[in-house]
Amino acid sequence: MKTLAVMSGKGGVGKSTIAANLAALISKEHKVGILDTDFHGPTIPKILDIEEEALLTTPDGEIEPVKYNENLQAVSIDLMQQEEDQPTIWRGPLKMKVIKEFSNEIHWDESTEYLIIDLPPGTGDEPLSVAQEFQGIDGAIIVTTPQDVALKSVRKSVNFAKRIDLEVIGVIQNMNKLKCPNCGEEIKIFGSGGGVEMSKELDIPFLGSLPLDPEIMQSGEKGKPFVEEDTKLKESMETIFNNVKDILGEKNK
Ligand SMILES: Nc1ncnc2c1ncn2[C@@H]1O[C@H](COP(=O)(O)OP(=O)(O)OP(=O)(O)O)[C@@H](O)[C@H]1O
Repeated sequence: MKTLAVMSGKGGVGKSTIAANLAALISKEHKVGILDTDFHGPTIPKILDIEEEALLTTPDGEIEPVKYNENLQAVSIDLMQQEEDQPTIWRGPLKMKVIKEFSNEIHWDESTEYLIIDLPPGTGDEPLSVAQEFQGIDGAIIVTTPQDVALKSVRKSVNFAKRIDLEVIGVIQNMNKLKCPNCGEEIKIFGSGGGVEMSKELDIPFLGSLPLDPEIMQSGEKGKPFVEEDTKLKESMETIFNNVKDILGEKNK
């Protein structure tokens, strides 16, 4: 099983949206699991429209993931039975316990080929614990937007990954441009090229980009991944996944 951690140096850059859509895309051809470890903003169940489901326990006491489709299984803090709309108010030790459980006690389908872990944003205790607890992560995918602040936080993420010996597979630039719905002009709201330049500067592969697109936001709201509905956006995710596969292939040579 190839395990990929999706991370970002700051919140709100589209990390969970990309993790969920990557998993949904992969599920068209492979068995895949997605693990949402974002304790305070678990959004994967909403993006996949499985919010009403709950995690069950197998007779052996393992966590039984929730199915999005035949090939995609999901586990999230949000699927642990809690009262709706209640914030997760857990202190560090309890979070550590759950992270440990997630790393050892999930009953993923035996033929699962990919595991996508949506890490909490930032470079603090939580992403650190997840990264350390999960042995054998094949690499990290860093999501950023072209803003300076976001790029600064990517540099931090790259250094964070290096410190804990987590290989960086590459960077995805999200919200790189907006197409005007009236005239079709492409507007680079957050500046241009930042992700590409930064990947050169930091010597990490550039995996691809996604536009700032109301379709993407709406797909998250209605719980239908955009790779199921929008051909162009699906192609962008395919480019990203092909680049990831190439890099993983190179690594294994
Ligand atoms: N390319 C995009 N175009 C339009 N909206 C987007 C795009 N990417 C993400 N969004 C929207 O931005 C919001 C934040 O996205 P998301 O929850 O994926 O970010 P995140 O980085 O995982 O945040 P956090 O880690 O802080 O929870 C969501 O409403 C999502 O639908």
